[in-house]
Amino acid sequence: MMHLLTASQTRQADQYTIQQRKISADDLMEDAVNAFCRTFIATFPDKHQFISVYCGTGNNGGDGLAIARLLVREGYQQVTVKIAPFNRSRAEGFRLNLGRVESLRIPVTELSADGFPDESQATVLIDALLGSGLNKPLTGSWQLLVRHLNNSGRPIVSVDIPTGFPAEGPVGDPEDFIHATLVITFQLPKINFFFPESEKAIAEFKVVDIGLDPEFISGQQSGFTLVTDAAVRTLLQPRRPFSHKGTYGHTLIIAGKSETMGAALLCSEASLFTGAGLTTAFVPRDGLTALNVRSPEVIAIIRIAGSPLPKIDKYTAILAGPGFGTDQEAIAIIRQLIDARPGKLVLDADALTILSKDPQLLDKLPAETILTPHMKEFDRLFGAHEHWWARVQTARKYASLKRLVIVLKNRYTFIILPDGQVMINPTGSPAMATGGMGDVLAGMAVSLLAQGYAAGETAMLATYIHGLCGAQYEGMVCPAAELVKLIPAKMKALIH
Ligand SMILES: NC(=O)C1=CN([C@@H]2O[C@H](COP(=O)(O)OP(=O)(O)OC[C@H]3O[C@@H](n4cnc5c(N)ncnc54)[C@H](OP(=O)(O)O)[C@@H]3O)[C@@H](O)[C@H]2O)[C@@H](O)CC1
Ligand SMILES: Nc1ncnc2c1ncn2[C@@H]1O[C@H](COP(=O)(O)OP(=O)(O)O)[C@@H](O)[C@H]1O
Ligand SMILES: [K+]
Repeated sequence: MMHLLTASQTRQADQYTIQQRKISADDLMEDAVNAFCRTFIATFPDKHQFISVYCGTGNNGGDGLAIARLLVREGYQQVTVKIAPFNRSRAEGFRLNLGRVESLRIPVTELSADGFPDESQATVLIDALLGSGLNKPLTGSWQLLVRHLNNSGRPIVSVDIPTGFPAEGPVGDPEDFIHATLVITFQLPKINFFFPESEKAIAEFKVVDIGLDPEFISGQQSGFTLVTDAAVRTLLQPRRPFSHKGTYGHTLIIAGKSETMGAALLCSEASLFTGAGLTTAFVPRDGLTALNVRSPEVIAIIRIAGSPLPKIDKYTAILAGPGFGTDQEAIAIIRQLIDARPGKLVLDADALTILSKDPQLLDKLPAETILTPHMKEFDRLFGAHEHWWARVQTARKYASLKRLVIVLKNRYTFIILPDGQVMINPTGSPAMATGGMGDVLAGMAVSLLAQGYAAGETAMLATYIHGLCGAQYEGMVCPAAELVKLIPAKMKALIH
């Protein structure tokens, strides 16, 4: 897992590395800007393009000045520097690098809020105004400058973080941060890069290694980690040679209505393709033919009006909700299910809506139940939220209070564990923004639970593999039923 750091933990990591490696802050900055320039040059190789470097007077501005110097040394012929003198303080890294830029006779202009330069001739702007030192929303001249640069229509490459965009915490008005075409960020992505509010700030980000101490970083607890391929590979187990279907658990899927039988088909199929030994679906009578034709491997239990919940003892893990409806019959079955206290449970879609109307049911959920809400389902359960930071904090609070695993689905899905820690899943693709995708995820989750993975591990594996399958369709559209077919091969690739 990759431990993500807050801005203040990053500063501590900088200090620790400086002491540990017996280098100066200037050396570390030089390593950082060298790493930045390698990526920048690979992306913008034309040495004749007009590059305008906007620098603040802190260390982010120091980086900008050093970048201008390195680019000139690399043969870039049209580099100019603009300095925003709106803060009184001048960081050491800024002062040192300003002297070096001046001695190379790189053109430097000091900005005034009375009028900012026309950048219509610039090929690319480099944003080194403010970095992780941001400690309040932008106002005054800063605000005007950021709006001017955003309105220039030129590509903007931000150093470390777009100016005005906080590394963590609530994100303010999109007018008040740089809208970067590319962010080249130091050492680790910042926590807020994974929040939906980053969409305006960051079209793309690349992370460059600047040599911060890895042991120090992994000893930090920001509450947020990023799921890595290595962590998934360590966790995912191959099928054993002497195993049989009983080894891999039996899932019960409580899903589907006449009109939404497809949801039951998708999650049953996902359970099969993810490797559950047996899959049983509790479905309406008029869905039986579809189930038998589509997935002959799945055992059916027919649900008619007034049917009680099947005896749950023989099932290793249970999923309820996809396409299930929220009528009285559905409510009665969800109540029976929760009262029966199943050991391993996934609740999705309509089951979540039923829970949101009956807070007592929410209180009765067995520990380690996995809930898989998208944003609207989450807010129905736990109240409306103005921004994602608050939403994730609420998820942390409820996951700890009720010992739940909450899978808050999005471009980057947040997996909130019963200890309040947040794992962020990096895989996925807009190809997955189609109906039925969540049903597949829920089916994958119940399958992995039945195979013996713990609830948190299940959430991590299911979201990661689901996203890997979707990423295969990058640039296209992926119908949910097609994604299911990719699951076995993606699992194989992670195991071997
Ligand atoms: N540490 C290292 O060794 C390395 C650091 N590196 C680089 O340093 C960057 C962090 O630099 P930094 O800490 O100097 O802060 P920076 O972002 O330049 O801001 C300057 C000052 O602006 C101020 N300020 C805050 N909010 C404001 C607002 N809304 N409106 C106006 N002003 C505002 C605030 O000052 P204050 O308000 O406290 O007076 C703040 O101190 C980091 O992103 C990376 O690029 C790399 O080189 C690797 C090595
Ligand atoms: N743009 C995207 N990038 C990455 N993943 C996505 C994207 N859009 C959707 N997904 C994934 O697809 C799934 C959609 O789930 P959900 O909204 O519940 O769908 P449905 O209700 O149609 O089954 C989630 O796992 C989500 O993470
Ligand atoms: K910046």
